[in-house]
Amino acid sequence: MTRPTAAQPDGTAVPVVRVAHLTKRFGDHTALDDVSFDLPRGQFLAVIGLSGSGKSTLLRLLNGLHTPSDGAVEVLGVDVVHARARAIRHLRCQVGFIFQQFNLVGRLSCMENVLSGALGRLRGPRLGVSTYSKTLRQTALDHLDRVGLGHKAFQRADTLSGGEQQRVAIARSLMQQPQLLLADEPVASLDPESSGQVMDVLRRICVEEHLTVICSLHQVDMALGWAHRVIGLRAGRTVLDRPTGDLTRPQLMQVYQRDGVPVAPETPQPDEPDDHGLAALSPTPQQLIQ
Ligand SMILES: Nc1ncnc2c1ncn2[C@@H]1O[C@H](COP(=O)(O)OP(=O)(O)OP(=O)(O)O)[C@@H](O)[C@H]1O
Repeated sequence: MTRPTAAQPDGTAVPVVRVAHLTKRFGDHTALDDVSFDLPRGQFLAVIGLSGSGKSTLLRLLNGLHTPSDGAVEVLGVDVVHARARAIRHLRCQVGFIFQQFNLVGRLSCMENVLSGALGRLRGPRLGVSTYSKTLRQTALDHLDRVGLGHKAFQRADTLSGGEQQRVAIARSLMQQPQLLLADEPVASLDPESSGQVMDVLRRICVEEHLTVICSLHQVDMALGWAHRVIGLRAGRTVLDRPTGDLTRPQLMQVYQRDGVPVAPETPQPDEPDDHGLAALSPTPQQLIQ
């Protein structure tokens, strides 16, 4: 899959995300305060910070779910603040969003959940795998294979473990053919092993497809281990913006302060493992594609 890169008048590539003096206030509370950064194509950015530091607010501003109080947001060359509703809808088709709680339809198969990622590009509703074209069914299977779950394509989504469900959610967002993937604490409810698998998938997609990824995280080691760059937010302000290559854990821990006092980052509690272990439903994926 190749992704177009627009060029600026000087020939350099347009950043996928361009944020300038971005501020978001809720009443008299400032959730995001004068944040600025550019993000080139193919970069994996981790956004870290204590609970309430503004990570989700930043992600929601990037796909137009919040309107800024001040400042500018440009995503894929679109001015998110001033664009018409139609342009925002089109932009959202190009921006995948991964949630902490996966947001799959539990009673549907993994395959059908993944196929639903293509709905934004299709006309009319779809009910059942067979109502999608053979090409789309093959693409969905390919994405499930890429996240290591091709063999579970026809298993009900709610019979998968949390980590597997998150990988299905990633496969679903790939059906959108996104140019930007926003992941809001995608591993917060997972155990360390599943978290590593999800981060592996995100990093691999980023590198192989030159897809830009912004991932909010509570786990500092995940940020250091998987991201190209880390932005640290404290009380809505950027207090760190560095490539991970020249970043040490103690430097990173400086993000975790409240009123000048060091605070340990929250340790997310993994969900109970879901081991229903139900066998995949017949027929086989390839039979259904034929
Ligand atoms: N819709 C809203 N209305 C009022 N206040 C809000 C709203 N959304 C966020 N806030 C406030 O803005 C601040 C930043 O919230 P945000 O959810 O961005 O933090 P976060 O870093 O993502 O936190 P967490 O890690 O717990 O998810 C918080 O104080 C929060 O209470």
